[in-house]
Amino acid sequence: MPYFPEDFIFGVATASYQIEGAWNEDGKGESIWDRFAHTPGNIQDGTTGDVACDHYHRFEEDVALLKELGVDAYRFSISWPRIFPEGRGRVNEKGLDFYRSLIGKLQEAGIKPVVTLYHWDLPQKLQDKGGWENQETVEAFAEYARFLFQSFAKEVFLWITHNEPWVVSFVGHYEGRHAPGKRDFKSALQVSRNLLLSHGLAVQAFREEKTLGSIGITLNLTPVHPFSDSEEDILAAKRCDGYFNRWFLDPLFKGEFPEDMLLWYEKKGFALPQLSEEEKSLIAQPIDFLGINYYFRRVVGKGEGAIFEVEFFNPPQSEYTDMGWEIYPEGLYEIVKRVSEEYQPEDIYITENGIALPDQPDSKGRINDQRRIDYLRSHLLALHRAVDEGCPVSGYFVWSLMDNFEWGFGLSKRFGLVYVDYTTLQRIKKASFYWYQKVVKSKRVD
Ligand SMILES: N=[N+]=NCCCCNC(=O)[C@@H]1[C@H]2[C@H](O)[C@@H](O)[C@H](O)[C@@H](CO)[C@@H]12
Repeated sequence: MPYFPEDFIFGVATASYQIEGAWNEDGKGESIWDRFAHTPGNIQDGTTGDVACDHYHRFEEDVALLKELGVDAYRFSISWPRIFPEGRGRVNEKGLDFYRSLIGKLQEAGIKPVVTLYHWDLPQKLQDKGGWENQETVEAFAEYARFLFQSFAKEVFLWITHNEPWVVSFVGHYEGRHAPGKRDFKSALQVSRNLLLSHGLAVQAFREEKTLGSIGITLNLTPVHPFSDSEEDILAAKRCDGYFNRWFLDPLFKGEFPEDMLLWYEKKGFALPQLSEEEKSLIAQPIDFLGINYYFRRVVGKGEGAIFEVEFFNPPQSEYTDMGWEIYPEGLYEIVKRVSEEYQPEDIYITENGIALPDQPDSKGRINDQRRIDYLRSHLLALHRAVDEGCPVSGYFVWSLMDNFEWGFGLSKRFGLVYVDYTTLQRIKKASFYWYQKVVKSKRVD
């Protein structure tokens, strides 16, 4: 029966724009996700994060749920425009008070706060001046980070600079499915460079401010398997591994963008993001942990795709989630092993892992999400194998505490251990809530 170490951290994760609501309350400034969701056609079900789970007004009830769940830690993000409505300069004290109250309630409940500085909700005022393509945003992020380190110098267990810079760069600036909805690969490359620089400046500020706790960054990492063992499919998989994984892992841990990807982009005619030696050292300065968000693997082969010349495959024998993602637990073991061996991070936290299901209450108002229990169990067993083989993993966070606003899909995708009825905002604990409660208490997966 696999037991996790006694000091292993079990938690759950959320993000500000996805749960808080109160999009324009108490002095909060507009974010790029407010603007994107208010723009018709961007959100599949036509909903917005204006109310979402109304966590801004219900956070005490939600902390009580966390306490009942018994988690060691709770990962949430701070909404930058709630603190600095214009992105920098004037502080919105009521916004700061909200997070002070939330962190205070977590401490009372004996739950470690884990704070993500940036989970995609950039102040719109900064986007109006170019957003992450603009050096000013890099500087503004460093100021925002330093202000939070000073405001919460002793209370936070883990600080995460960025959540999934790959998604911010390429889904937001190339695929266009996320805010700000750009479709320009050159912009995406420039954004990825600036996100990394802003990460480096934030880590530097964290060290200078002598903030307690640990600091790291969270990447969404996906094993990439070739569809066949043909040379061209293997090369296609290597290109995708570079695009999805090594593009951020290499600068953060090796101080360079991956050479094969730079050559590929140059061959495709894209201006390459430039880094001075000093900027490379800033980005690759030591961090205390790497956060990994794991959901699925990718299976690719040679294709005609514009930039990468790849084709994606969905193995027919696999099961898929409500997001259309393959259920592939071994991928969590694979990615932890690979990262541990190839990049030697100081420590690893699985900062997100979870499954979207079409959850609905039964005639008695219960939600028997057995498929979510099976998903979480299989992934925790895969993670346990990596831990057992000596990989430095110190914690695991389920995405998500509760159903919430799933970006371009709106409120239609449910990832929560807790169901949210969006008409009444009632929270209903699912079967997986009680299953995870036992895992957290026993540190054992059965
Ligand atoms: N091509 N493509 N890929 C799409 C992006 C990769 C997979 N999605 C994620 O990692 C996001 C992460 C996010 O932190 C959270 O805010 C989201 O709610 C979850 C669920 O979606 C996951």
